[in-house]
Amino acid sequence: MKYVVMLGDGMADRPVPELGGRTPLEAAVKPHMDFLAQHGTVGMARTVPEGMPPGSDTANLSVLGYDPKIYYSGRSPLEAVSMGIPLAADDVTFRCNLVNLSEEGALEDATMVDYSSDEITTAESTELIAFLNREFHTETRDLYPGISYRHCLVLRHAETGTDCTPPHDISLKPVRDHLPKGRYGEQLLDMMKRSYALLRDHPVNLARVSRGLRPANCCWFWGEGTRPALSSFEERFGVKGGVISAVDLIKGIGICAGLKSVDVPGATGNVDTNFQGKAEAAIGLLQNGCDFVYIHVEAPDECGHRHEVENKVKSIELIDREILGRLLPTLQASGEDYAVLLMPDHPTPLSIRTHSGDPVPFVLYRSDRESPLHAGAYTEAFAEKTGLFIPEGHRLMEKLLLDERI
Ligand SMILES: O=C(O)[C@@H](CO)OP(=O)(O)O
Repeated sequence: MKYVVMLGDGMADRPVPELGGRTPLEAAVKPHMDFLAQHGTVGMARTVPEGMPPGSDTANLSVLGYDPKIYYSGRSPLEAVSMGIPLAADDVTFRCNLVNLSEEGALEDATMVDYSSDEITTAESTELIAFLNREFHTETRDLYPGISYRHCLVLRHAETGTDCTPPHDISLKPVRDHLPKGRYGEQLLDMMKRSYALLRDHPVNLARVSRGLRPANCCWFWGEGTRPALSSFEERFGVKGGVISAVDLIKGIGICAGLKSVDVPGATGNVDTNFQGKAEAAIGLLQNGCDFVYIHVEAPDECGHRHEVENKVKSIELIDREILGRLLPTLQASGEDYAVLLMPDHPTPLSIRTHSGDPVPFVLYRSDRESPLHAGAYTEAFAEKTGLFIPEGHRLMEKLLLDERI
């Protein structure tokens, strides 16, 4: 038996006026997703436990079968693992975004224009992070470059207790009420203020402005955490597997769970990602010793944060055509039975431009049996209508891999 999780990050939504009151899942042409819904078990699952932050960290941990209430130790350390940063038990990490703030004079008066600085390239951001680290490095403090706008700050011999705000939660809002507070609030704010003064005239940013792109004029800390400890996925579920994702968060969760993480050339984390390459990488894993593959596509989430309605629909259609459209016929042709769990981690509604912790629609399809809880199509409304609700989303993995009854 082969097992696939097809995860469209932030894919679920609410009715969108620009789509005539439909959700992106309702508007998208997605015959393969609908086929799975018409023959599989369809329902709703809560992936973000009540009272926890609705992030891709908590939600993807759930989908992979790890109860966030037990295993969640913050977002940035999961990314740090993927970035190869060695972490000690008393290290505290933060995500460091290179963001674009409006240039108002004092940082407190600025607005969060773009949490991604127009998706700054990795080559540019690596140079900016190296520049900032020369300013900020101390015996107990270092910045490490990651991908595009996503980087990491490590504080050594430190403790948790700093309150920060994810920058994608405050798009187009004044930053004043969202600056770091608590244990290292002042230290982080001081670095942010210095970066705001230092970065605007950096040659990388001057070149970006001359190309009509937003400068990455400030660093922004959030996503505090400490070294994660996940139990082995293979020991829990008895299968070898891999994860395929563009982003360090999902790669890090996979690595911490003992899964293989495959890098796909051209995987960007956006609607221009290499969908076909992800399908081919998944097929490669399944044909070479893995029975389980977790395919993560970041694009619908990014489109939700940016309020890109058409691109959100398009990214769902591309997941359907380029990934499921290649994977399902290959699995079918292999003659071996297979199961597919299709779902988002959390909704990223276009109307609020950030995540919600609402339950998400899922399909659990098995090639060896029809389910009475099938639906007409894969949409939020059809999934609600079946009446099936899984209150603890991390239990879905047991239903997929251990064939527990729903
Ligand atoms: O990586 C990030 O900074 C965020 C925003 O893109 O990702 P996600 O919304 O999946 O948490």
